[in-house]
Amino acid sequence: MRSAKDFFAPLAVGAPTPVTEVPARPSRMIHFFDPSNPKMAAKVPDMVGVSDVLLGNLEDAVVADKKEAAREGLVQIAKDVDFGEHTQLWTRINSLDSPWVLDDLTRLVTEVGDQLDVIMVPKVQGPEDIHYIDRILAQLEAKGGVQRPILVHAILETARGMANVEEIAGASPRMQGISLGPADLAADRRMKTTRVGGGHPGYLVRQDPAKGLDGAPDYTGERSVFQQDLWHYTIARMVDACAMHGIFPFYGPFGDIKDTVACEDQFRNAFLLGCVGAWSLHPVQIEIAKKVFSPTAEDVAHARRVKEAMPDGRGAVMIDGKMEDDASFKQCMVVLELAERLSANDPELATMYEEA
Ligand SMILES: CC(C)(COP(=O)(O)OP(=O)(O)OC[C@H]1O[C@@H](n2cnc3c(N)ncnc32)[C@H](O)[C@@H]1OP(=O)(O)O)[C@@H](O)C(=O)NCCC(=O)NCCSC(=O)C[C@](C)(O)C(=O)O
Ligand SMILES: [Mg+2]
Repeated sequence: MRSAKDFFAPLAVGAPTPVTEVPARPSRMIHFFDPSNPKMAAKVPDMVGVSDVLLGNLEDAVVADKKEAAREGLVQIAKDVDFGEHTQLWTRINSLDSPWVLDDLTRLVTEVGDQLDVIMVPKVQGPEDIHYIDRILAQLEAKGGVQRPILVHAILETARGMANVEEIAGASPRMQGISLGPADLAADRRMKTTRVGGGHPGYLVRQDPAKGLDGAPDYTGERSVFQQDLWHYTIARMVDACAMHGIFPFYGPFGDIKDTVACEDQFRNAFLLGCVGAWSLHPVQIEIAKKVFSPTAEDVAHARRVKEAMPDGRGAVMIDGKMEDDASFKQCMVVLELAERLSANDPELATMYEEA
């Protein structure tokens, strides 16, 4: 373990000083594109200002013989496209045990390090993986003359990573956030779902049987079933680990692109539990994430009323028959601060909240 006083010292001579607080930039959707796919790459400039984060994916979903083309495609995009103030450029590098990762890091950081906001690291197993990335990034930042530290985002997609999630979240001042990787995590845990995120009709709770005429349970009657959320425990634990270390939790991908309704439900569950965003795999999911991860006008209006009723956040008042106090004031401040941050980037939302 590093001494607390050294935690914020650069890990290589000439590397930029680590951040003491992770910038809370709007990141409602992390939109994935394959930089080796010319059709997708061509769409990137038009998605600036539409998606909060654009992520050039180099790992899974990019076939082995396209790994170099994806890396070089991303270098070109980072050089050619102006991402402006409101859209961040991220990448997902190949896994640390792959033959590509060293070149991914070396090429990207030394060539376009100042354009990259966050590097997403897949299949993180423990804090030792983050320590490795932390040091090599510092060395490469120094070599490439990068001016500000590149932040790191871990994907939670192994049972070991899950067991170490708190240590991963706190492993480096570069840690920006963590995403759920439901497909790899399901495989690693030997879960029996073949879906990429989302629920499963088999994971349910069934209503008790009604009583028959003789007072005994009637096992033949109709009984309602309630589908449960397979990911509840994982997301809740990830949220706690992130909140504890001042970094941001994200729901990951929802693979059923056509089921926009269930996608919205899964995103909203994650939002309500504390996540700040989700992945978008297809342009259609950008709007879903934007809708879900922006507080509603009603919530903002309510939060404002509570703030007006308790300007210093102390005491207890009744609003619409409900008790509000110091704690619910803090809940309202979470909503207001998020609304304010998002409004600064999004004039449409700003107007909606003003009129709320
Ligand atoms: C699902 C797919 C195959 C459907 O692709 P499609 O071409 O069949 O879809 P479409 O509806 O026909 O596409 C319409 C148009 O949109 C374009 N398009 C389509 N998608 C995108 C995109 N993302 N960005 C920009 N443009 C996109 C597409 O090229 C096409 O352009 P066109 O009108 O000019 O012909 C495609 O959307 C895709 O490849 N998406 C990204 C997949 C990906 O990145 N997967 C990896 C992340 S999930 C993961 O890794 C798991 C995890 C965390 O690791 C773990 O749980 O373990
Ligand atoms: Mg994965």
